[in-house]
Amino acid sequence: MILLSPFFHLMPQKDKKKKTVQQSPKKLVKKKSSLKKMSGLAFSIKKVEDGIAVTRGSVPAGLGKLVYFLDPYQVPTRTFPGIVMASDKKSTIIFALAQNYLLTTDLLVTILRSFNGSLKTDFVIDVQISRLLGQSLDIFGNGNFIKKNSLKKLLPKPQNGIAKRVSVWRPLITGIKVIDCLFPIGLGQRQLIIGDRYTGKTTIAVDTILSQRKTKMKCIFVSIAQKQSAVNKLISTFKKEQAFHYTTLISANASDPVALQFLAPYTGCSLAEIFSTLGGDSLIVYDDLSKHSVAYRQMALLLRKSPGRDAFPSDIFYLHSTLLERAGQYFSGSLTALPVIETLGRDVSAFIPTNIISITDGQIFLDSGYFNRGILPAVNVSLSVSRVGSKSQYPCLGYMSKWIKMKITEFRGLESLLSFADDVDNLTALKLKFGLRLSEFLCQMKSEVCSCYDQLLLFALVFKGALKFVAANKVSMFIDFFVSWSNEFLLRHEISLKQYYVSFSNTWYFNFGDKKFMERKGFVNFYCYILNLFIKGLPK
Ligand SMILES: Nc1ncnc2c1ncn2[C@@H]1O[C@H](COP(=O)(O)OP(=O)(O)OP(=O)(O)O)[C@@H](O)[C@H]1O
Repeated sequence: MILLSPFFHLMPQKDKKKKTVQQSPKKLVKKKSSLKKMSGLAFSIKKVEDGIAVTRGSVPAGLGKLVYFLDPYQVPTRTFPGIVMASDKKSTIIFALAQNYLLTTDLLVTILRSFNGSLKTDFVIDVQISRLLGQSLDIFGNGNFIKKNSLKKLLPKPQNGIAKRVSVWRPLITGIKVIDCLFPIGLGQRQLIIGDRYTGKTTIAVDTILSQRKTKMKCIFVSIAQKQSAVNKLISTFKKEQAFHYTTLISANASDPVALQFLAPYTGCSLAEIFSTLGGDSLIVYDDLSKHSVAYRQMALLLRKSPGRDAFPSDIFYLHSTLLERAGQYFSGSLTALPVIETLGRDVSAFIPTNIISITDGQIFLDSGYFNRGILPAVNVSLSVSRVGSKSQYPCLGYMSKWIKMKITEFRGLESLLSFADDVDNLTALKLKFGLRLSEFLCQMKSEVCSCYDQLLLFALVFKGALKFVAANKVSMFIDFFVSWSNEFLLRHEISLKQYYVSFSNTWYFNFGDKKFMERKGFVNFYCYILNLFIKGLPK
């Protein structure tokens, strides 16, 4: 049986094993020739604990590199990978990238060699681009498809330098009114979605992906430490809403080893980089990075690394910044990142939330109080911000957004007076009345994404004061009615205007430097024309 094994020559013979242990690791690292020799040898395992293997002798692979575990007594031989997390002169500590029960002291640790003779120690994702979308993949890019002419991409990788980047200038339409108007996101931006448990964080990320249906955006959803049932639900939502053909789902579930959960965002980011370097736009959602930090903390504690604040290791900031810095607007394409963070008891000043807030270009804070009162999406207007997105917003929408933001912030401040509405002065009563309608107007159910065109019309309508004519409980009915009315109107009478709009939005990207472009072409006049027509028809 043993003789049949192709890895028999790797088995530790009694005298060879001693030799392995006695070799000086310094010499091994210095001399490439000796490295080659070592790669032909296997290292036995001294101790196995919690998915970690401690080898006898130092494995000549750097920190964070890939090694393989193999069972010499199994025919055909099966291997599974591991990640080197610590090393000294006498031993190397390796995390298994497989279920813990597969790891035993009978296994051997080896380094594989590629065809050109170099050592295969880097994490490489092996994917076929044409079959990449519409797949649910594991962290090595293994889905339910055959890999042929595959493309290899490194997982942890340095970020692109500043010379390759340009500033954010194109808008990403999320399809969510409150975000697109008040906290606009630009392509290449990193916008954090933060909030307590069960406040609609995933829903915002999923809706953003759904509203890319008519664009050429490639989307990647990285699900970290979620239940398999939640991942299945996501897949069925994407399929139902016809969004799976431009989406890839990378998942490392809660039942998977922590090392897999730790590597999942890197796989997602590498895939997104493939799309953006090919000249397209890609969007990546990390759901969620607080579970990623917990996985890394678990790994660090098992490695006896000295714990810092909240028991997280000191390099956790570095870990997230290197990941999120890979997003940006490049000459070739863009990579937009939407990391998700879960807070405890609305505490945004905890260690991980503050880290990610300082790395990203803005945050959307979801409030459990609003969620419980049925204000969906539960965006807290005063704690949310978008630092670079306004540069990419349509000037017309940007102009209206300042006014809407002022009105809604004012209303949130006065909201507590709603129960004494009869006792307040006239001005406050008016503000409360309008704020209540505006708050209703900004509410939106999940999967009901609103196109950029409809949003522009709706906001212009609010700006022109149309909400005065509508009761607060009829605002959603009014929105549905207006959207269908305006679309029908344009189709019936002014088809050329819609075509004009479409050609305008296509040429918009090429006129980004010209802020007056919109006004000069008479766009505001066009909205006013339609709105006047509509408002005239409303009851007084
Ligand atoms: N705008 C919305 N309209 C209708 N339902 C919504 C909306 N936003 C969220 N929900 C509902 O709220 C629930 C929680 O949403 P979601 O799973 O997105 O929250 P989460 O913060 O990601 O949760 P978790 O912390 O468990 O990951 C879901 O049942 C979802 O359907």
